Amino acid sequence: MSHRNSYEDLSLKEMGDRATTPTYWKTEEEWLTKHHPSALLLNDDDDENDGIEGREEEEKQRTNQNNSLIAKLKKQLKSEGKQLVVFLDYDGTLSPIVSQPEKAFMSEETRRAVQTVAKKFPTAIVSGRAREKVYDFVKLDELYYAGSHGLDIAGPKGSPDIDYKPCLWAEDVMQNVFETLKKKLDSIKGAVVETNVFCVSAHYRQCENEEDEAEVEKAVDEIVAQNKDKLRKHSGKKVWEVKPKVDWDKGKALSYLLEALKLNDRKDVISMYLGDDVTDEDAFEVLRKLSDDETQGDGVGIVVTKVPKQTKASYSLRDTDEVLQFLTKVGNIDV
Ligand SMILES: O=P(O)(O)OC[C@H]1O[C@H](O[C@H]2O[C@H](CO)[C@@H](O)[C@H](O)[C@H]2O)[C@H](O)[C@@H](O)[C@@H]1O
Repeated sequence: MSHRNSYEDLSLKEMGDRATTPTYWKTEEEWLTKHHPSALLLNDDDDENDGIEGREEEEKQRTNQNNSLIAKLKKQLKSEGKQLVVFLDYDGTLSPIVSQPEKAFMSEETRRAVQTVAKKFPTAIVSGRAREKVYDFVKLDELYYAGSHGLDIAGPKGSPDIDYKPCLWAEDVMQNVFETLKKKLDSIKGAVVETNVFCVSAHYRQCENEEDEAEVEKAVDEIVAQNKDKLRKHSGKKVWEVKPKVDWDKGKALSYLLEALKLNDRKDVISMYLGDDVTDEDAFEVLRKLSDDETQGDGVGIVVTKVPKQTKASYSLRDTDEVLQFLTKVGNIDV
């Protein structure tokens, strides 16, 4: 049985005006000052912090903040009987960024840490990759998977309760996009076109010069312009993502999963999301709204980044090694 809840298929009719791109926010500092003062570190590019001492201090505060988060979670889950649900991005979060997309393997240690977390708390992978492709990397049957930036959602292997593809029409459209882009970029050394079933990625990480990088973007722009009612372009880490022009993103996928798991509209639920890229900001925004709403549970957004950047997340981890350490601590929480 497909799980539908209040969500419906996103038809062509619903596209256009409702299509969104991530918006950046003006009241960032205001919000952080009120809710997560220590996260202000991520947005602080004052010269004062440029010295080694400033950076060491920042690091200390960041570590303290993450330790406090673990201590708070222990209390909330054990003494206050709250429930945790964990959402994890894949590339750049569970696996390090590498030049060849097909070689972005996660370590056995990380796999075990994710498995331990999933044994205690509902856990989902939310990825830009096709759902089956990301499953082939993660190889854990007990997880929920939202592939194609949330356009293909399924429950753990063997449980048919959740099976939601909000934009079925995009499969054929994206197959055409994939074939067209492949032909167009065939002669560009280093350009890699990847199908993710409901989206297509045009990678330029391995291009040898800026001209070739520009050719990749030009080819993407042309195809999006020719299909402007159906397609939109997004940027990622040295990649252009072609997606269907619908009002759906990783944040919507997170909300869908919470509802499907009957964990929405509950003050006793803590929703946590770890991610490193622009598309993850939509999920951080949903979590921020949850935290702001007194009738809802807590939302904990954790951005994975080595450099300070503007984000809607409240916490940060530097890299996939820190993600592993953090997930190990979450998995060790005694519930
Ligand atoms: O949502 P994610 O799971 O983070 O997926 C986003 C894209 O990730 C992959 O590309 C990125 O990682 C590659 C491997 O490290 C790297 O080579 C590339 O430059 C990055 O952009 C994936 O290949 C894309 O399809 C995903 O959409």
